[in-house]
Order: sequence, then structure tokens, then C-alpha cells
Amino acid sequence: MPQTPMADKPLLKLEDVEIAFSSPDEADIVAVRQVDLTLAAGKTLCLVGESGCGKSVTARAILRLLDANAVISRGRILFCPPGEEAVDIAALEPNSLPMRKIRGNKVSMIFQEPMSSLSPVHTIGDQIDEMIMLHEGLKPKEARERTVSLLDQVGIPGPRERADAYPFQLSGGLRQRAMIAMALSCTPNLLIADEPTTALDVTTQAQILDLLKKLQDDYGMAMLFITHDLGVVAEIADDVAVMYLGDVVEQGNVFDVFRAPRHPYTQALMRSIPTIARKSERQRLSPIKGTVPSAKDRPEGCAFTSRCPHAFEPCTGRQPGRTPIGGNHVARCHLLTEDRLEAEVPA
Ligand SMILES: Nc1ncnc2c1ncn2[C@@H]1O[C@H](COP(=O)(O)OP(=O)(O)OP(=O)(O)O)[C@@H](O)[C@H]1O
Repeated sequence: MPQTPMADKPLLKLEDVEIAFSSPDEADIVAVRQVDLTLAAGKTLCLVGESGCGKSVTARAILRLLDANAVISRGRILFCPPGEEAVDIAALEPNSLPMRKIRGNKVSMIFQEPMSSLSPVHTIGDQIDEMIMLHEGLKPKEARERTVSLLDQVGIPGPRERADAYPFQLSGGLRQRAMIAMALSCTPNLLIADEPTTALDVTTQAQILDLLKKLQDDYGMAMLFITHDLGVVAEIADDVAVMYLGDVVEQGNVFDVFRAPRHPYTQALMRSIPTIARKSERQRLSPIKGTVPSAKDRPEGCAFTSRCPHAFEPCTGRQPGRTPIGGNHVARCHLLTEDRLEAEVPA
């Protein structure tokens, strides 16, 4: 297993990660580039950005669950569970034993659609029992006791009886809870949550977010949470990374980024969310002009140039570097290096 010493050891550290897709009749498409992310044990990092910006691809790379035409073409994905040496996941074979020991064991994932991880033809109890027997070597009876306790912890009423239900017999919210129970069955160090509440009504969404926060405290696990909803970010994140067309354009502590976003894309995202203050002052929401270019037609310089109200000459020429702002807050924008952009305090 490739092992790498690290001075300070966050649980997960992505360094200069690039992910490309090949296609039979076109040049490779770089979907994610120069991504640096850090996630400390027990903390929550939210990845946020418009559809197609590379959130899911980044998350799936951590589990080496990318499509067959994808390759991690640069960088390292260092995973360092407490008390262990760091492993560079990017250097592991996706189906190797070390990778399988990480996937579904130290790192598990939940999705927007529970049926992507639950089998429709087995009861939820049987599916969770099997995971527990596989990962912890428990006997069937002991595994069932643990399954019932997990279903209870995720708030499924009558857990012993519900363990015998098939997924289609549960409501959307209960199915989501069953999927969370299955993801927790191996007590992971890291839970990757890919838009787990997007398909739920607001009340159930709030309940699931509360549940995840409680389970995170109980289990001491870190969360990489993918969403396009800034309200969810405000609710759950310690740190946030804003992605645009495969680049992390701004990241840092959620309070710093929300209080004073420095990248024009983050500023535009913040202006596009409704607030009570805006409504009472009858201010119009300002949608972001234009659309995200295709990754095939990525501009030479800053990817946001074509939609940026502040774009000036250097933006089209070269990609901006990372400008430190304070603490762990950084942004990639030429205006910052040239000191031309003030922090914007959103309403
Ligand atoms: N198998 C593939 N072949 C080619 N391109 C792909 C493939 N899978 C994903 N992509 C491209 O990678 C880019 C990033 O996709 P990704 O699913 O990570 O976006 P996302 O930010 O998670 O969007 P959403 O919020 O809609 O899920 C997109 O341009 C997408 O078209």
C-alpha cells in the first residue's frame, strides 16, 4: 500500500487533484483541476456549486468509484485515519484490497436516491446484517441486534419489525434513514453525503440534517457534504469549498466565506438566494447571468470570466492562483492578487 508521511495529519487532504474523462472521438475532458481540499477528523466540509461543476466526480474519486473512462490524472488524495499512516488513495488500484478496505469500511457514502445503495429485493435488515457480518465478522444473531440498534439510532420507529421491510415498503424519509444506517454500519471515519436531502420535502430535509449532525457527534466521523443549497451549507458546514467548472474558486471557514465572500462567483451565489431582509426591502434577487460553459470549451484563464461582472485583461489569459485571505480562507481571482476587489457583505 503506498504510504506517505504527513506533518500535520488531517483525515483527508486532496492536493492538486485533476480528473479527466476520455471519449472515443474527442480529446480528453478535464472535469476537475487543481483541487486542494482539507478535511479534519470529526468536521464537515461542504462542496457547493452549480450542476456539472465537479462535486460528485471529486467525491467519487475519493472512493475510487469513477466511471471506467475517468482517470485521476494528477495529484494526491491522502487519507489518514487516526493512529494510521497516510495512504494516497489516488495511487491505489480501484479494486485492490487496500482500496476495498477503505471503501465501505473507513469511508462510506450516501446518495440523493437511497435505491442506488439499497437492493429492492432484500429486506433492509438483511442488507444491513450482511454489511455488519462482512466488516465486523459478527454472527447473524449478533448482527441483527446491531442492525436493530442502528435503525433505532437513525430514528426508524419499531426498528425490529421495520428490519423485515423491503425498501419499497418505506416512505422516502425512512428509506433515507435506512441508507444512513447502512452507511454507519461500519463506523466510518468519513461519511460522504452526495445531496442526501435534495429529493426530500423541507421538514424531512431538516430532520435528516439534524440526524446527520447528531450521528456525526456520536460517531466522531467527518463529513464531506455535497449540495447546491447554501441554506444547507449554513446549517451543517464547518468549512465550505465553492466549485465552478471543475475549479475550487473559494474555500475556507463557513463563517468567513459567508460573511465576506471574495470570489465574484461566490458573491453572485450569495446574491441569488432569497432572504427575509431582501423580501421586506423588496429587493430583487439577482440571478447569475449566462450559463456555465461546457468543460469541453473551458476558457484559457479563469473559468468564470464569461459571466464575471469584474473581468479584466489577465482573467482571459491565465488561471488565477490561490490568494490567502486569512485563516484557511483562500480564493482564486486575479482581482485579489491585484487588490482590486473588496469583500462584499451580503444582505
Ligand atoms: N463518464 C463521464 N464521461 C464524461 N464526462 C463526465 C462523466 N461523468 C461526469 N462527467 C462530467 O464531469 C463534470 C462534472 O460532473 P459532476 O457529476 O461531478 O457534477 P456535479 O457538480 O456533481 O453536478 P450535479 O450537481 O448535477 O450532480 C460534468 O461536466 C460531467 O458532464
